[in-house]
Amino acid sequence: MIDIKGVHKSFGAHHVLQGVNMKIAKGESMVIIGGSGTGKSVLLKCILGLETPDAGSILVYGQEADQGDRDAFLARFGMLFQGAALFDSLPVWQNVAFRLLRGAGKLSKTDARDLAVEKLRRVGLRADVADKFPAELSGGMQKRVGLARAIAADPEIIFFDEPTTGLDPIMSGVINELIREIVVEMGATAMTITHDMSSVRAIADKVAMLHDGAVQWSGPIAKLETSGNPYLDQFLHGRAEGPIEAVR
Ligand SMILES: Nc1ncnc2c1ncn2[C@@H]1O[C@H](COP(=O)(O)OP(=O)(O)OP(=O)(O)O)[C@@H](O)[C@H]1O
Repeated sequence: MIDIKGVHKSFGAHHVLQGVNMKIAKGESMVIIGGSGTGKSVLLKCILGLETPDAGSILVYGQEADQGDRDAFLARFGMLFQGAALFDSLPVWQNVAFRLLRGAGKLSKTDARDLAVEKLRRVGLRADVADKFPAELSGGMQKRVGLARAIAADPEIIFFDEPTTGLDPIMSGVINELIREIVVEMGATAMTITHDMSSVRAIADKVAMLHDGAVQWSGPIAKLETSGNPYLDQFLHGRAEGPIEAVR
């Protein structure tokens, strides 16, 4: 379980997180929504221990996020970054197997390549994609490769940062469904940041809305439309009027 309690984080006079509380159960898919600049990425970095909160605590399966063996801690996570973030100079299979080719438990090249091909197949890509370079692939295929990389080491926890950015609605739907299927199949705990409401509906078990440095609403996906929460309603319906200022 990921347990976030009273997390504060400021940059100078800019108080980005001002008491964030959130619990994500094992195997649950939590989607975090909120306007630009509300601190979603900062929260994610705090969970990964890449930023240290000024106050509060974050426990990942009982372990403090910014303490202990960093490599072992990070090995538990898979990440799909915005824009897939592939290494242009490496063929697809080496992108997928990036972590498996390094570190203490590294695999042989042959085993790593076999595993990469298997993961590529899982995300709907044929084996011949393995030897191509990222620049030769469409945006949707690059996302699939990013997803294959995120699941390559069978992580317990997967983060999806804006998984559908830059994709057309149909490809977004395909990627959302794939994410959902894979998360369920792996029994992984998932945390997704997105502005895309179709992702929220496809991926989430639970939703948390971040605004003014805190979680303004959180609940199961089934309650999204009937929450009666003015922040959530304004966000869902894209209204300029409401408690969220349109100029930020
Ligand atoms: N290292 C940093 N130094 C100073 N300010 C920072 C730093 N990291 C983030 N911020 C500020 O914190 C605020 C929240 O940023 P963050 O990237 O978490 O927003 P976000 O909710 O993920 O936005 P978006 O949806 O646009 O990606 C922003 O105003 C940003 O400028």
